[in-house]
Amino acid sequence: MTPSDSSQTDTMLPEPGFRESVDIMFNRAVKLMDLSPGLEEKIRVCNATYVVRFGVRLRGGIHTFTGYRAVHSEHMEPVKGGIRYALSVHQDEVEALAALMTYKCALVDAPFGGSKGGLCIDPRAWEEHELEQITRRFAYELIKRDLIHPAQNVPAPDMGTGEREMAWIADQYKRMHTTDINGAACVTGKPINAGGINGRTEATGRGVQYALREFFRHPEDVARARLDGTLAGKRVIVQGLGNVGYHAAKFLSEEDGALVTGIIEHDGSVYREAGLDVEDVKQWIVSHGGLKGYPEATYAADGATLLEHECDILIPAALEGTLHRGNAARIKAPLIVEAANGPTTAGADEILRDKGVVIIPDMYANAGGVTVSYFEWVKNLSHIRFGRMERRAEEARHQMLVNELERLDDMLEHRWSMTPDFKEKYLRGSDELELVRSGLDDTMRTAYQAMRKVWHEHAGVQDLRTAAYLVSIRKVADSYRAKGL
Ligand SMILES: NC(=O)c1ccc[n+]([C@@H]2O[C@H](COP(=O)([O-])OP(=O)(O)OC[C@H]3O[C@@H](n4cnc5c(N)ncnc54)[C@H](O)[C@@H]3O)[C@@H](O)[C@H]2O)c1
Repeated sequence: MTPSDSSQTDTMLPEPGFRESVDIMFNRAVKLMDLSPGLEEKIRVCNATYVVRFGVRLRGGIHTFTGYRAVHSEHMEPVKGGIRYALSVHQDEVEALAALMTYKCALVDAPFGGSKGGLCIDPRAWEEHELEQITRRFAYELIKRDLIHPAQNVPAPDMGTGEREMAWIADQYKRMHTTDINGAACVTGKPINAGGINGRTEATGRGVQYALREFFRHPEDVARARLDGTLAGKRVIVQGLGNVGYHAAKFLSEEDGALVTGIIEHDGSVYREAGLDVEDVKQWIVSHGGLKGYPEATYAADGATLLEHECDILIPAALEGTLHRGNAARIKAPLIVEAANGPTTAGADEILRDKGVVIIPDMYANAGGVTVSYFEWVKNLSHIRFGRMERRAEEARHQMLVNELERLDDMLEHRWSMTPDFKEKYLRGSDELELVRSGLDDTMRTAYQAMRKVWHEHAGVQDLRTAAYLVSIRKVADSYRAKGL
């Protein structure tokens, strides 16, 4: 069967939904493990989903909004996961995203269970002061049920939200728990002046860059994607120039010499064979509301077609279900990096794997966000600076630094803070950003290596996604076995 034949057949098959896709991928991995059916079921299911409908008095009338907070697994607490603002938010979506959070946190050893929230709203349709009212009301509903709480459930930004919304949520928590000294840790992704950490805003995009750098450190893996050499000169197409896509594209082009040849946004796409200036495109979007009219490249109103264009690396960084049975056979990129959550349906995943496309899966590729959120949460709870502001530590303060480092290492459960690189930087008096980057880089390297070991060594594992599921499900299962259900 030729690729076009198979695409015709595949488009006739029903496309699994997001939640179903995650379950299919989970099932594929557990088949290769020896979990008891009971434990397998316990890990797969979503523990609980809270649905709230609340009214806000706006523009002379009462507007009712629907919000969700899904808790997928509490094998570790707090549970962690972003809050999304989009009209497409629904229960199936938040539950799928919460499940991915469980596996993602386990994969990168962030000691959290998985959760996710969403509000069914078009954030662009409301003024800032209205959004603040809506966000505070939604937060109030979740806080009063401990669905936002430093020890139980800690949200972060996702599509349609950012540090502004996180600051409102943190402030709302403070107003409702005035004596909780750990209140700032109830949410991550806050602005620096509200208890945030340097490097969180760009962390997910930075993580995508570090993931790709680590991939290209393994020529054997690069060859599996029918590529060679380094990131320099590789042609990249990015879908979504929001928080994640913008930072990933910017860092890869400015720091690794990759050529961002195509950018897809909600209103179309732009393409330039010689490479686009990511910052310039971003500024155009900010001032014009979209890509249309961007003068330095070829514009097309139908953005999705560019997904199928020739390139070396395709980075979907917008929505779920972008790569589906209808277009998978026509995708030309040999390497896909899932910066978004769930951009590949289970149907497309199979077609792409059969074509020999290498996919760096979402639960690993976009784990930079939750990794740095973990640093922020630890910083808030420890009440010490994460790193030092002065460049050089004085001799007399050396012992204090050693003590601080040991305390930090305890807080981080001896994960990476005692790695030689981190230790050296800490004692030297590195600033917070340097430490965050070092910890993130170390995390992305370690998780990739765990994943690739299973990919290469486990008979029956054909792809990085199944390997990632195997690594994380094992950890969640061990945790349930050790602690009880
Ligand atoms: N923000 C984080 O820290 C984080 C962490 C992990 C994963 N993610 C995932 O990354 C993805 C993007 O999140 P984000 O925070 O960058 O969101 P964002 O809201 O900042 O950006 C999303 C971008 O996608 C664009 N977009 C919307 N519809 C589109 C379409 N049909 N085609 C092309 N572009 C479209 C939007 O205009 C926007 O620029 C989501 O899947 C999210 O779950 C985000």
